[in-house]
Amino acid sequence: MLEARKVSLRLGAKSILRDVDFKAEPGQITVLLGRNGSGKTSLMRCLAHTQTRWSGEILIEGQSLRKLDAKTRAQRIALMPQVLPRPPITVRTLTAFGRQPYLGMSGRLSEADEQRVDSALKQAAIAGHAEDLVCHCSGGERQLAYFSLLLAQDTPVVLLDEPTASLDMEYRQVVYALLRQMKAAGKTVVLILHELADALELADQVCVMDRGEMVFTGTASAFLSSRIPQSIFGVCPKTVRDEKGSEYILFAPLDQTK
Ligand SMILES: Nc1ncnc2c1ncn2[C@@H]1O[C@H](COP(=O)(O)OP(=O)(O)OP(=O)(O)O)[C@@H](O)[C@H]1O
Repeated sequence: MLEARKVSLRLGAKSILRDVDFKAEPGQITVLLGRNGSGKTSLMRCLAHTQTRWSGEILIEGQSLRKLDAKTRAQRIALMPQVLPRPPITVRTLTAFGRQPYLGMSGRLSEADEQRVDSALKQAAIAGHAEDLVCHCSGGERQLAYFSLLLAQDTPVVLLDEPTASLDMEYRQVVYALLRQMKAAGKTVVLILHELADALELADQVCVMDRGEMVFTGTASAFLSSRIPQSIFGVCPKTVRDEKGSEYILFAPLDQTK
C-alpha cells in the first residue's frame, strides 16, 4: 500500500504539485493518466523519493517514506523511469543490481540471489539476451531488461513511468502480461500510460492529474461515465462490438463526434 497525503512540490518559482492525495492498494494496478506536463512523472518521482523536495506525507505500508533509510526504501519500492540508460554492462549484470539492497557486508550475491536473477531474467522473457550488453539491446529488449531488474529487486511496490513507450504491439502485450503477473503476486503496481484504451483495460484504479492536481480517482467505468475524457483529453469514448460480441472502447477526438 502506498499513500500520498497533501503532497506538494515547488521547484524554484514553479508550483509543480499541489496538495495531491493518492492511494494505491496491493494486488491492484493503478494507472496515472494526464496530459503532457500535468505532473505525473513528478508525482512518481516523489513517491519513489528520487525527488526529495516534496512536502506533505507519503506512507509506504503505513511507514513514513522520509523515515526509511535508502536500503530499506530500495527493498520496499522500485521505480522504472521514463528514460532508460544504456550502460555497457550485460543484461544479467543489470538484473543483478536489483539484489543490491539485500546484499550483506561482502557485497557478493548468494546462491539464492543468483537464482532470483535467473528467475527474473526468465520471467521478463529476456533470458536469451542475458549476456548481451544493455547498450546493444533494441528498445523493446532494453525495456524487458529493466523489467528483469525490477523483478529482481523484489519490492512490494513498483512504479513504472510509461513502460510501453516506443514498444511495438507484441512487446506491449509482454509488458502488460508482466504487470498482471505482478498484480497477481500481490504487488502494488502504479504506472503512467498515455494509451487510454490500454490503461482502462489494465487498471483497477484510474487517477487523473491536471496542472499539478489530482482531478479524478475511480474505476475505469467511473472514468468512462465522467466528463474527464472530454474535459481533460478532448476525446469521446465509444463502445464498439466485434462479430463475436466482444466489446472494445475507442476514443474519438471531440471535433469528429459532432
Ligand atoms: N526540475 C524541474 N524544474 C522546473 N520545472 C520542472 C522540473 N521538472 C518538471 N518540471 C515541470 O513540471 C511540470 C510537470 O512535469 P512532469 O514531467 O511531471 O509532467 P508529466 O505529466 O509527467 O508529463 P509527460 O506526460 O510529458 O511526461 C512540467 O511543466 C515541467 O516542465
